[in-house]
Amino acid sequence: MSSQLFAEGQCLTTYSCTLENWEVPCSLSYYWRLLGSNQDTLKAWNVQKNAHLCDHYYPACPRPELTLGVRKHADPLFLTVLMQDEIGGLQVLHENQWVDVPPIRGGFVVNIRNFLQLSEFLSFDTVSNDKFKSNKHRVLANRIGPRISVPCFLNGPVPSSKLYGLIKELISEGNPTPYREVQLDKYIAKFLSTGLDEYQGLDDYYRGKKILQGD
Ligand SMILES: O=C(O)CCC(=O)C(=O)O
Ligand SMILES: [Fe+2]
Repeated sequence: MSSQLFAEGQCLTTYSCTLENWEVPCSLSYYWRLLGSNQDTLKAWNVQKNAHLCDHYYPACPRPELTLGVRKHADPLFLTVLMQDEIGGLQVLHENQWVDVPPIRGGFVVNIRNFLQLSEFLSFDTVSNDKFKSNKHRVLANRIGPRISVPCFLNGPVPSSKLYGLIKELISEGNPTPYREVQLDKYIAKFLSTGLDEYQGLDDYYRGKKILQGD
C-alpha cells in the first residue's frame, strides 16, 4: 500500500502549518541573506505572500519504461518546498546524469527556481552562480502506486507588467547581470504555453538573445 505518509490523518494539516510557521519566514529569508540583500527587498517583492500548495497524484503505471510521471523541467519562480511519499521517483539532473532524490521521512526537498537564480545572478560572480542555480528535475513513472507528492510553490510577486530582475542595492559596475529584466506576466504566459521540457526558462532573458515574440 503506497502513501502511508499521507494516510496518516493530520499529515497535510501538519505540513501546511509547518510551512506557514517555519518555511515561509525562514527559508526565503535564508536565501535572501545569501544574496546579501536585506529583508525590505524581500517584503517589497511580496515573495512571502504568494504561495500555494498543490497535490500530485501519480497512478501506478503498468509500462513505466514507455512514459514519465513528469517531464524534465525547472520550476519557474522562487522556491519549491516538496514533500514526497515513500514511493520515490523524483530525479534531479546533475552533471548530465539523472540522480535519484530518495524520499526521507520527515524531510522536504527544496528546489531553487528560475527566478531565484535570476536574483542570484545579480549579486555573485559567475562561479558562485553555478553553485546556486535552479535545478532541472523529472519524475519517473512507477509500477507501484499511486505516488503522492505535495509541493508548496513560493511564487513571489503576482504576475503583472512590472519588470523584475535588478535588486538595486546589489548591482555594481563590476557586477553586472547577464540577464535582462523580466516582465513577469509574459514570463509566466510563456511557461504555461510551452511544453515543460521545451521551456527555456531564463534563457529567453539572457542578454543578446532574441526574446519573446512582440518584445
Ligand atoms: O512530484 C514530484 O516529486 C515533483 C513534482 C514537480 O516537479 C513539480 O510540481 O514541479
Ligand atoms: Fe518541478
